[in-house]
Amino acid sequence: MDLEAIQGVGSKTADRLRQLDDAERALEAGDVAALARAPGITEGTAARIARNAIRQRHGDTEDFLRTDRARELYGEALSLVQERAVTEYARKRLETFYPSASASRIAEVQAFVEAAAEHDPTPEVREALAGVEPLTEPRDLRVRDRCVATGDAETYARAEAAFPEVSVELVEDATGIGELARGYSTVVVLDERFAGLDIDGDVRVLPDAFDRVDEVVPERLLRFFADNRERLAAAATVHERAGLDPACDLDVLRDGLERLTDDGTVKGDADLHRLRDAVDDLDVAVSTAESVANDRLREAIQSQDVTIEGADLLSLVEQGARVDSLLETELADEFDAAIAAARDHLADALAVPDYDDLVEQAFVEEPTFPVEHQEEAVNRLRRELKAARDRRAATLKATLAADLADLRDPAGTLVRAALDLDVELAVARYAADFDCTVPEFVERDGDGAEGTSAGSRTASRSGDGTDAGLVVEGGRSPLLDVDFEEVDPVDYGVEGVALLSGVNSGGKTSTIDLVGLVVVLAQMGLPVPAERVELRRFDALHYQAKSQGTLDAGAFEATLREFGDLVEGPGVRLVLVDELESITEPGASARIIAGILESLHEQRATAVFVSHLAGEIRDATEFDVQVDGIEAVGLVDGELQVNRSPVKGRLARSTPELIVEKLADDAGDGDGFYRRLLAKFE
Ligand SMILES: Nc1ncnc2c1ncn2[C@@H]1O[C@H](COP(=O)(O)OP(=O)(O)OP(=O)(O)O)[C@@H](O)[C@H]1O
Repeated sequence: MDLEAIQGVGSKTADRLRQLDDAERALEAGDVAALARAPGITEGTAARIARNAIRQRHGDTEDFLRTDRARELYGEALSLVQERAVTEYARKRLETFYPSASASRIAEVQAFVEAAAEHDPTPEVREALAGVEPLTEPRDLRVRDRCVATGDAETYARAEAAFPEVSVELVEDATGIGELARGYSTVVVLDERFAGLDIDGDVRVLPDAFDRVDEVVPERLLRFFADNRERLAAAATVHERAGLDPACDLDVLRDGLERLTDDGTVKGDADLHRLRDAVDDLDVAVSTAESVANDRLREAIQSQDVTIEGADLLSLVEQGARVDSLLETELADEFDAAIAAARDHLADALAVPDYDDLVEQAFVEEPTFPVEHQEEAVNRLRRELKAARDRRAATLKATLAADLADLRDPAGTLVRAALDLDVELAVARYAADFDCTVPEFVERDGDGAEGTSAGSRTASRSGDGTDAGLVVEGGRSPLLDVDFEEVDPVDYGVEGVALLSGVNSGGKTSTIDLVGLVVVLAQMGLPVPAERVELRRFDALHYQAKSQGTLDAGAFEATLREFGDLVEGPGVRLVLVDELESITEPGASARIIAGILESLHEQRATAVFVSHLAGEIRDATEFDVQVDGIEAVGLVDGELQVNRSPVKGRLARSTPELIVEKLADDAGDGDGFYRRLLAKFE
């Protein structure tokens, strides 16, 4: 895969991505979490790269979102779904859903959404999902009881890369291996030529060790499973609760995980425990055994009347014999019994019958008082026990690693499936929470089997000869500042260019927000919060938010330039503009807006301009511009009652007009002051 062909991926980023095992899969799947594991790639960059890779795949080159408000609206649309994801992975992955101008991309996401709707996002599944995270690879693992040895410099370099967890040693001959065998519990020799040599210790000649990594360093696999135990268990539960088909036998996986301790060693083997305890307890057991012997002897000596003939005593003294000799002669039986007691104690305490011979040698039958252990024999016993312990542990690890090896890949699949389910459930919940429907796209020239690439499209007219724009029926924006249940459904349709008039706070901004949101969501491939939506597939969204007051000359000029670019730009565009008149004086604004509308009309863009000057703009516009209105149906207790759905072809009456009318009606003043004011509106 040519990574550098992806927009925004230079040679440096491509090198970083190549350090991942599965860059291609991650790009293909939009796996932002995996991409962000590449060194120096932040999650934001990873999401952008994943998006650009998808764009490239669908020939989606232009950026759909052309203004700050358009980008903001996308952020809000995305949040509606992201907030419903349980895992960070899904939230990141959802960032690869972007509003696209490509029919194939929209269709791809729509198919995903359709499959997502099959799943039921129950609280139980979501609870289990909370424990699922992408799997981690063990880092900084060191295995100190084993080394890999070779006599060949090239193999040495290869081994260093293949077995970073163990020490790799360069040896010249069998003697070198013998020395290593004294320092390490196990020596893995990589060269065939050392096979058959008789070397003391656990020396294994494995020329094919590079293909048997799990056997040489089972710790790597075991640590992988130990580190990921919780995530795997959670992913298994997700599969069960969601009724997903798992990538492996979950009972076998659970059983394997059960056999592991947190630090990746094997749990619950009696032999290993015994050997471990014996090594750990050896010093204490030896000194207790000494005490047992000495206590017995002390007691025996104390209770003994030693009768010794004068001649014997003399001869002993003359020979320079010490009192030990007395033990030999007079207390031989007691001494033997004491040594036997010490040995028994040690044997019982260590409980390693295979080593009883060595245990016995810890105490010799040489009469001394106090009795002392044989340092060298105890050291030897310690060495042997440690080696046996390590061998046993290594065997157990190798056996468990062999059992788990087949589960390594399915484990990855299992977790990915659970995480992907979270993405699907987030979409399903979003669709359910906002009563969404799948939008219908009106076909454009170039749509169809061959013509779906962005470049081949041209703006078209719908069957009835009008510019297809969009129709929203029963649309309810989840972005309003009222509870979703309280949102009044809005019907609104636009074909070509329209002005939207209406009373203050009637919902004009909310209406174009709804239109923008519906288009962004639809072109992301997502369902939309409405009863029915039909739209043409746009190439770009320009949404000009309301400016905060009159602009100075420079800012005004910049805004006009933006419109200059906009009316000259190519493609099928949706243009939403909120109260552009506020950028300069009302009279000038109306004329400027009229000119912009004329250009957009010629371009056959779809546009909605919210304005309090709709009447003036209409008068200044050379074509018959559509004016829609959000009307007040009345004033009740000073509160406007509004029909939130704009009425087509109607210039809405303004709030001041309504208030003057109310005053005129209330006063019943015939031709009086309020009537005169009211007449000014006619
Ligand atoms: N469909 C709706 N359902 C319920 N409430 C709505 C709806 N549309 C708008 N509102 C409420 O009306 C308020 C004002 O809406 P909005 O700002 O869109 O009006 P506006 O006509 O653009 O106002 P202005 O003329 O002051 O710019 C919103 O904050 C919201 O509380």
